[in-house]
Amino acid sequence: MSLRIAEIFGPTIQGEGALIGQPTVFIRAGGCDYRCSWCDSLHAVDSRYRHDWQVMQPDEVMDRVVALSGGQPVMVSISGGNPAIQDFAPVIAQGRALGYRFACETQGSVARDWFADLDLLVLSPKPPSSGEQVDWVAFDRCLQAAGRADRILKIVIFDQRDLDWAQDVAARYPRLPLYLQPGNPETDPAQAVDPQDLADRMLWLVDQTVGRGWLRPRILPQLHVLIWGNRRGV
Ligand SMILES: C[S@@+](CC[C@H](N)C(=O)[O-])C[C@H]1O[C@@H](n2cnc3c(N)ncnc32)[C@H](O)[C@@H]1O
Ligand SMILES: Nc1nc2[nH]cc(C(=O)O)c2c(=O)[nH]1
Ligand code: SF4
Ligand SMILES: [Mg+2]
Repeated sequence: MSLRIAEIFGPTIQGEGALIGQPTVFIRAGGCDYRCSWCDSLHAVDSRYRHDWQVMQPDEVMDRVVALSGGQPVMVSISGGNPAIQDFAPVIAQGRALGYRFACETQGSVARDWFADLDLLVLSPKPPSSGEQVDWVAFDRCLQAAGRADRILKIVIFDQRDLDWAQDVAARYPRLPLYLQPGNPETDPAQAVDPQDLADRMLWLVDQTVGRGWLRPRILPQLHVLIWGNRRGV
């Protein structure tokens, strides 16, 4: 089965969540069933960009990952778009045979059997500011499909309403590691980010969580955005 791929890049460092700082190659799948108002990867979502996506076979995808990593079996993050609308099982099988490890980033709207072949499933349910609505039945199916793979929740926070929502979600999943990351309001790759604004958002989020006695979540900025801004392919 062929795959629609928006980009394959790296090695870079994982900029978000549990594996932050780890050398990683990214496979960004083309196409998404959501349209988050603040999506920072529209070039992998909006069908206006589909002519830039490449149709690739699984072995071509893995060949590219091997070439980029010089054959060193690093962590591979399958992101998008929503990679769960496609079949990444053959890519993961080929990569694992070579010693590569796999994480996947998804919003949790579509469950796949291949989630169980991952090392880490990053589930990122979308808060009210995104304009999307979570289907919790589908979300719970994603959690179950992960089998014995590690799973984390990573929630983007723009405002107080998102934070209240994240607290409710956290209560629903008391045993899952929880990561919060401040939203980046500037998602145009042609525009510079405002580092002071990002720092202020991080500070606000720490104040509103740790500062008020909510000590469960880990709070992390998007490290790659601090380093490279909104540049693509990093
Ligand atoms: C582009 S998404 C692709 C994977 C999947 N569709 C999802 O949303 O989880 C990768 C991660 O970037 C986060 N993200 C997207 N836009 C963002 C923004 N403007 N600020 C902070 N995080 C953002 C998403 O919430 C998700 O955790
Ligand atoms: N360095 C880096 N870290 C990331 N973590 C999650 C990303 C994503 O867009 O899924 C991402 C990305 O695009 N670049
Ligand atoms: S689900 Fe992810 S890729 Fe899709 S629109 Fe939202 S942030 Fe963008
Ligand atoms: Mg990103």
